[in-house]
Amino acid sequence: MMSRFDAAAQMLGITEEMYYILKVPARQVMVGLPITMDNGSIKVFEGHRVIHSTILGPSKGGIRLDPGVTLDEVRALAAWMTWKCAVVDIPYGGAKGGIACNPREMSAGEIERLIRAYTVAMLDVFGPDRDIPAPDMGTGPREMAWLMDEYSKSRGMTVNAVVTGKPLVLGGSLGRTEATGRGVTVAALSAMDKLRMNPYRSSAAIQGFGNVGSFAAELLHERGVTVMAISDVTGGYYNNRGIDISAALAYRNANKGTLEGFNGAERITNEELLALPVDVLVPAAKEDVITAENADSIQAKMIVEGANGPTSASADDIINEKGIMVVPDILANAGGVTVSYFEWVQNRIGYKWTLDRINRRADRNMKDAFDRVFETSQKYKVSMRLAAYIVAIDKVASTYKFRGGY
Ligand SMILES: NC(=O)C1=CN([C@@H]2O[C@H](COP(=O)(O)OP(=O)(O)OC[C@H]3O[C@@H](n4cnc5c(N)ncnc54)[C@H](O)[C@@H]3O)[C@@H](O)[C@H]2O)C=CC1
Ligand SMILES: O=C(O)CCC(=O)C(=O)O
Repeated sequence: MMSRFDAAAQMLGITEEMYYILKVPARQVMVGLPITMDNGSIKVFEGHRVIHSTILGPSKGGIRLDPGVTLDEVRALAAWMTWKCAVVDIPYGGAKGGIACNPREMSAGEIERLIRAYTVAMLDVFGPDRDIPAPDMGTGPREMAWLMDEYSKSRGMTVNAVVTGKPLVLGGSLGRTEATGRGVTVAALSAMDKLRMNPYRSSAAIQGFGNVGSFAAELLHERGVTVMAISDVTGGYYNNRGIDISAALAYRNANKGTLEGFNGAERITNEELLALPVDVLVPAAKEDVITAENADSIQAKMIVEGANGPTSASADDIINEKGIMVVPDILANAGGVTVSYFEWVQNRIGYKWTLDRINRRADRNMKDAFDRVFETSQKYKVSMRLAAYIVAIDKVASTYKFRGGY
């Protein structure tokens, strides 16, 4: 995060003072969460919430449950949220939360106790006008419902705008579940248009078949792209005639959320998936999967980053030299936070928008952001990634200048 931020800050010529204002997170909270496990033992989990910035509005960002969660990771993800919200022009700052745990090895009851304990520990952090969490890796509507319930109990009233990505009956928004994958699809189609690629004659490989990857696969397939490979934590599945995405979704849903044992495709590794001869590569699982070690093997014409930080900074130069167009994470996966914003707006006005209205607005917002970043990349003669940082840093820095007071 920092090396891309440094390069963009230098191009924009921001002052040293502004550089440090934008670099240092506004607040970081670490909590220890003792939880009674189903077998009666007590286990202590480490949770984090980092508020990177609130200059554009309340901070916004998901909560991740993953064994690899560290404070450093959450700090980078929080800063990315600041830049992401600025790129797509929504009135939020950036934050992220995480708890180091393995949800795949925990019961629903254990996860519920963990989410409730985390919410109680963060009562003075969260708030509909302060800091608004949402789902990320390992969390979804179920966890957001527990969070909303625990927060509401502490306030003595229902406060549904404290969190987004909720189930529909609790004030969730139509379209939020699929919003990130949908935004990835809009970003991919916009980039294909610039490269004069016909979706009906293009192929894709998608790493990760969770919330982001599976909806991206479904929607790209619907738009005519042949999805030749998908994968999850259990490995990759490749079929050069195209994966039957509906069958893969049905299989995953009936198989505890994984693709293990899915047939109709040849087994490959996640590493092999990245090097397939496809037109579009969508890393939509985790960070740092494309590195200086494997970047040279990538054959795709474009990379559309569904995950946050899937490409390590060390790979940027190699990818740029190969002429691969990268639609960076802070742009490509911003469809999720955009519809989260719409959910928050609906909660605050006490009204429900139709799916058609949400999708039209979200698609237009993503397309406008894509065009803004593309024009900036042409103007500064830089990659789409650097251009996205330039757009974001420029917006946040100029807001600071107008507000002053430091
Ligand atoms: N859910 C959302 O709305 C948003 C998510 N993101 C980012 O997208 C990425 C994926 O998030 P979600 O789809 O929500 O998570 P998820 O938990 O729904 O799905 C993650 C997927 O990645 C797979 N996976 C995990 N470890 C893997 C590995 N080592 N190799 C290959 N696949 C692996 C899992 O099996 C699963 O299919 C994360 O980087 C997240 O921060 C970004 C913006 C919004
Ligand atoms: O929907 C949101 O508020 C945030 C989603 C998120 O964590 C992300 O975009 O990385």
